[in-house]
Amino acid sequence: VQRYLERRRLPPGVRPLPGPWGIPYIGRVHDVPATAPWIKFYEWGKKYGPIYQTKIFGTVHVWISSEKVAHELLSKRAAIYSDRPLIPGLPDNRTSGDYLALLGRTETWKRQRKLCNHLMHTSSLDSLHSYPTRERDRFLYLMYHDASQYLEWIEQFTSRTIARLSWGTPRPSQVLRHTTFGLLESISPAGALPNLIGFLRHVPAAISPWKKKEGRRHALEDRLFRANVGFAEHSLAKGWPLPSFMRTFLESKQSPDERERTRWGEQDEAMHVVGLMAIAGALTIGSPIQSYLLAMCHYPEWQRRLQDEIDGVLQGRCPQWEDRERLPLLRAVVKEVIRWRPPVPTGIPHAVEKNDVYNGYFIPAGATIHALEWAITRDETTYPEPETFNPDRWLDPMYPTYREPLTHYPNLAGFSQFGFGRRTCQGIPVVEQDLFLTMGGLAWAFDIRKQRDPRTGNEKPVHWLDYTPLLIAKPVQFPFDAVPRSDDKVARMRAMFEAAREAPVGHDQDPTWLMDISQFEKDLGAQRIYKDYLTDIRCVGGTQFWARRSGSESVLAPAPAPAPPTVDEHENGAGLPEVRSVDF
Ligand code: HEM
Repeated sequence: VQRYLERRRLPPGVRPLPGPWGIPYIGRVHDVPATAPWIKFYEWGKKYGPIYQTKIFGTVHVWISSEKVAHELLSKRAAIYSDRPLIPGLPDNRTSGDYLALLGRTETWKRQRKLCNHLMHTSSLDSLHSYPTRERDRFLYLMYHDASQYLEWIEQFTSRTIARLSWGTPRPSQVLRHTTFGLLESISPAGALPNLIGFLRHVPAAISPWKKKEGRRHALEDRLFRANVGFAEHSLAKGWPLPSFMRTFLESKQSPDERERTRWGEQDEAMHVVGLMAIAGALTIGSPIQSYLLAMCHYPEWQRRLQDEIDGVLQGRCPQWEDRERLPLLRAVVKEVIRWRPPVPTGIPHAVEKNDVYNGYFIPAGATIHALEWAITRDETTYPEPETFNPDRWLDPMYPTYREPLTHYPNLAGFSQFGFGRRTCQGIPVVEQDLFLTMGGLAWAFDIRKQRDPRTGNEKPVHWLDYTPLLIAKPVQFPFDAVPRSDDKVARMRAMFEAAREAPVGHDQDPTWLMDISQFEKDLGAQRIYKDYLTDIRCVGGTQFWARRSGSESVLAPAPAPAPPTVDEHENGAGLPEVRSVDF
């Protein structure tokens, strides 16, 4: 009956998209599992074809499992397929201008996208100011120090790198992680409940737990971003050499050329664009780094081949960004990790603005369109034996994905995993460099391998596909050993770590920022390495310092320094108790 009624409502000569039929209004929501829902959508794709629809609480969702179909709709018909749907957990997402990636197809989005492009392009021309390399060197040494904390070190690497790129300082990274993870919950279908049960968004703010939580998170994020812009302004005024996306914008405001001064819009808007870039970087890049470790546990033969390439070409040196032309296998591993375990498996949905017909199928205006990245990477015509991790598919002419010249390909530009049409990802230069350096550094420094049970001598199991359920999926923690490949490598890692440390600029030059860390070192029983991350310790309420080491949290009191000035307001987290639980 449902199917009949649906057909009668359609214009003549068109059919409804195939798809599973469900309970009226509710649809098939009960069938969508809480963990790895993308696998269910992929299985439905195998049953109903490369484009099908589901209805969930009255909204039509169109699922695309083929790269070709995704291009035909999202790229070729981009004029009507470039909008974003409303997110019930963040109901002003289409209009507020706070998050470029979630904005509707508005004039604000167009302006912000241009600015984002300009900031990214300017920084890439300068090879991202060497920030990713310095943070990678810090990361490797932390991994050597205690690989069981790998989740923490990876999150620190990604958030510190993007914080430096965004504002010229790694200090906001811990609070950034906190506000960003909260945002991910607010926008993920498996996060805030209104995203599943849409009408809950109408619950008044005074009694909605989701709105209250999101409101608090947003307020903290706003303070964080304003303080960071303040820091960028302050460092520019003082002449500190701290390039960043924000600095590029601020410098354009000082240009003698009137056109340049007005070209990139208002500072408040730039604050949000840079903030969104920081959010995107902090959220996503950890996923493929973790998946690399997982892949190496399951595919030791690829690790050996990668090490052979690095050792052969670089003669014992750790990979640097300038070596990329000569390391095609490393680039292939980067790309294959992303294909094997897509970081955004359901994609970021588009919305269609007008009724459309595709191959005789009707797609209604307002439908939510998902390029199902998980399914696209499992299309056997493009990726034979898709479940197998096989970097050769990018290097051997017998595979359909092979491209020459190998000094340039494989690379991430245009890869389906970064979306389609006018909404494609704008962060690829950062992703490419971060992943090349971390995966190359890990392969150079360590043998990643499964742990053995000391009693039985048997390998401890490592899961194959246990991923977190939010929009950005990451492998659930698993045990592994990271064995340094030689004493020489350990000595080099130490030297790289030392060299990567800050020359004192910024806060450290200003006496009001100096504090005596010797007591903290004693309390932490710190080795030298902790000096570095003591720079991340935050002052709570002006009297206490919080620190966290190896999973334990300690309060260190009293603080010798005066209350921090506003440019660093985000570091004290005052007024928002949950900030205290952020690591360190
Ligand atoms: C592994 C890392 C990343 C992955 C897999 C990824 C993937 C994606 C995907 C799938 C989209 C949606 C495309 C679409 O709607 O068709 C997107 C959008 C976007 N990404 Fe990324 N991304 C990553 C990292 C980054 C980074 C580091 C940045 C910035 C520094 C960034 C900035 C953006 C922006 C600004 C958009 C929104 C574009 C728009 O809506 O117009 N991304 N990304």
